[in-house]
Amino acid sequence: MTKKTQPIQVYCRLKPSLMKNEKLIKYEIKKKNDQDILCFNFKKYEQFQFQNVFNENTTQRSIFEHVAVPILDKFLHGINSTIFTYGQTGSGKTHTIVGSKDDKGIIPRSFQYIFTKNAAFESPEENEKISVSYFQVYNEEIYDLIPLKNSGPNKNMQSTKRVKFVVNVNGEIEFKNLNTVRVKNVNEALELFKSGNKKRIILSTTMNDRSSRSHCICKITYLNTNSENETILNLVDLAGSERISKNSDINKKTLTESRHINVSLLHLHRVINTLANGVSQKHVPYRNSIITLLLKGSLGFKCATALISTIVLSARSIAESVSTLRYAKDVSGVKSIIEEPKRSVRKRSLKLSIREKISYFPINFLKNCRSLKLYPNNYEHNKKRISQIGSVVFSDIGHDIKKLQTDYLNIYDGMIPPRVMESGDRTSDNLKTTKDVLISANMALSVGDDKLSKSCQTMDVVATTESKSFTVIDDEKLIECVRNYPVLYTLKDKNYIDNTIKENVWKQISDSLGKTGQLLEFVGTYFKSSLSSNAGHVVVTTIFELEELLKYVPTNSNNCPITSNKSEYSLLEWF
Ligand SMILES: Nc1ncnc2c1ncn2[C@@H]1O[C@H](COP(=O)(O)OP(=O)(O)OP(=O)(O)O)[C@@H](O)[C@H]1O
Repeated sequence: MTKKTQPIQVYCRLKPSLMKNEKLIKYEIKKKNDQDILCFNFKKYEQFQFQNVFNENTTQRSIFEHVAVPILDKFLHGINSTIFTYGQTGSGKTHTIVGSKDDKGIIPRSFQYIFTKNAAFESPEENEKISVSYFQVYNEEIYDLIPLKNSGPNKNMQSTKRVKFVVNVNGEIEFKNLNTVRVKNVNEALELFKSGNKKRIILSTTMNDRSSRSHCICKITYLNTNSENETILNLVDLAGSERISKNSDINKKTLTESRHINVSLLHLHRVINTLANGVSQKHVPYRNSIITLLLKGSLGFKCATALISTIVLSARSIAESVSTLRYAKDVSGVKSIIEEPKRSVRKRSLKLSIREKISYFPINFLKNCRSLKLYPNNYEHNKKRISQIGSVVFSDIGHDIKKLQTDYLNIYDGMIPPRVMESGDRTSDNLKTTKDVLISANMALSVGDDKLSKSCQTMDVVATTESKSFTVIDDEKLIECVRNYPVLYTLKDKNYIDNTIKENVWKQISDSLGKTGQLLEFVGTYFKSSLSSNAGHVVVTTIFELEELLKYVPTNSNNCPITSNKSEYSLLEWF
């Protein structure tokens, strides 16, 4: 084990006010750059620093990739982990952690990621078990959100079981009757999560139509029964702090709920302050509320933790926003001591099994992939193999690329988007970057679409011949495009087959990023040409990467590139 001290990673997500006729914050709170927020308070600017500040246009997918993926990777390597949200009522905590059917948040995307990564191993072993429990803390009691058997879709509190627990000698909660369900695949996990959400206690308030009245924790446990190693991931949606007077028609029940929420958040703040001041664990006031007891292992302990603080950009919420920023600042002062396992047993066995199977592939690239050989002329064989596996990454395809992609598209009748990649003699770093991009894009894509979820159960490689170039076309819009036009950018002719399609795709991407098409196209073109001089023709287009790339391009106030002089950009440093 190697010990590492790491502060809690603190992020900030800004939300536009959704209320009509609401005065927006213009200068009181503003994003200075990707890490800093300036807050104008008492006639001076106070600066708050974050790991990342996400603006109003940042997508759920991007939040997931920036915040959750690094934490999930630690979890999968045996480190207990936690992600939680904090902010005033209506600021977007549930939106970020849970999301909606069409715009999924961190929990469903995490299930997808965990199972995608799990399936990437040669044979997910029987002794590795993933279990889920889901519960809420309401008025200082814990209630199970996983439905009791035969309870049906009843949404009221009677159908949720009160969870009994004791606080053990280490000051940790031990549950007596909490449902913990083993899930074998992503669909089982998502089903449980969906039914649990129906049981969450919510209320329509003036600040939020669907305000959470409880703190919710989705606990994912990964257990290796051989080593008896159990790793826990807590995904926490805290109830929102609220100013009680803002809620005009408040009744006694709601008042009690609000008090419990506010008091528990206050205790959480006290714990955080104490930890940030470096006081010994013995004197940290965890016992004052249920939520602090539950989060004991996640704060200032052997846990990788991230906080997303959520801020509404509305003038009426300025006081709460300042308080959230300060809360976040205190959290960033809390350090965790993480013990990193030296080497993962899973990785070792994976590497061995891959070596046995195919030795002619660059091993760095194959670390997390399985192999599959497709035969261009054996349609039935291909069809069977692809349908057994799901998603496919084409690798080392060379001149056969067109034929194979067409086969692949025919097999799926356009249902599953192809991940298209040609791989040649690349450095391991580039291959790793590509692999990571593909895995996250794979996962992000499938979260939003049932049809696609099958395709991300595994990540596979189709091996044929050797080639010298390397292409990833992996943005959902581009994939949509590739679905209709198997080769959007022809490597051979060094051109797009249809410029109108290309323009449209860029426009859609730029719209979704809130950037001008001109800027994005410029970045894409520059990126492509900067690499093609080194290694043939390269097109890497994912929204995630474009967002990264944009950081390196200076723009004027209209979001247009200031200059076209390539030497001024440090793009290659990033790659
Ligand atoms: N970043 C965002 N962009 C657009 N809409 C958002 C964003 N964040 C939240 N919303 C919307 O704002 C409303 C309130 O969000 P949400 O329920 O997530 O707030 P909350 O912080 O969980 O509130 P509470 O503490 O009251 O439960 C929802 O309709 C949600 O879809």
